[in-house]
Amino acid sequence: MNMDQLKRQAAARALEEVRDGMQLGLGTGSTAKHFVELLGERVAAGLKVIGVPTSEATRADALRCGVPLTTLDEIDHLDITVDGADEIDPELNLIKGGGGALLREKIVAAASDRMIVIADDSKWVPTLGKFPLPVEVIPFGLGATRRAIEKAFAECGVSGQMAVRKAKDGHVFVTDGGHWIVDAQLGRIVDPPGLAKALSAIPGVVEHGLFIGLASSAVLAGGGGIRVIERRKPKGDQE
Ligand SMILES: O=C(CO)[C@H](O)[C@H](O)COP(=O)(O)O
Repeated sequence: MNMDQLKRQAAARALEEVRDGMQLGLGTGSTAKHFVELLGERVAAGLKVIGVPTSEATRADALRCGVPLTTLDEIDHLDITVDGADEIDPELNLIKGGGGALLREKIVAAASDRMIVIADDSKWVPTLGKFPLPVEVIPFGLGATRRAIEKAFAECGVSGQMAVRKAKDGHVFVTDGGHWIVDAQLGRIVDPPGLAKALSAIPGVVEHGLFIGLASSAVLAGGGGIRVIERRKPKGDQE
């Protein structure tokens, strides 16, 4: 089974949790796209749900697949968000933002009763950090923000090269919110909650790709089948 088939399997397993009448957060990326497509098939067959997309790309996919959409201004909570991840550790801390949608993804995940992470099992790691950590920044004063980020890294016992993300056409990648992303090659993040807190305190940082205490479960598809890992601590508990 190839990687794409594994991603679809994980998406199909998450879809089993969806019930009639649910309000859903719709993630971004190649794995989340499978979920939106499979959800669209269920909607065509009569399932009544409404979704909030985490990016303009997912909005377009959902509309193409016939999934009705709303916003977090029109509804006050979401039952489940289903989203992918770039790395998942045994505490269900995540690195997200490889697709550049981390800000909306985090807002939507935080507004959800449950976040189900779907992935092929190559995303499962003992320690976060091999995947470059995305930090979404305001372009104004970027030099000062980068220095503050480096200081936060040093205080949290990590270091590594930082690079402003480029789009395929060579221009700076601009997020749906109009911001830039700095990707940091940290290798090994020893204290993800501590680093998350330090980055969140920097004025020019809009958001970062560490998702701490947000995922309720992870559905991992691999050669040996599907594993569902449930979070042991309550949602939002970072200790
Ligand atoms: O965080 C994300 C987008 O911002 C994605 O969920 C993450 O990059 C995983 O993507 P894929 O399912 O394509 O591997």
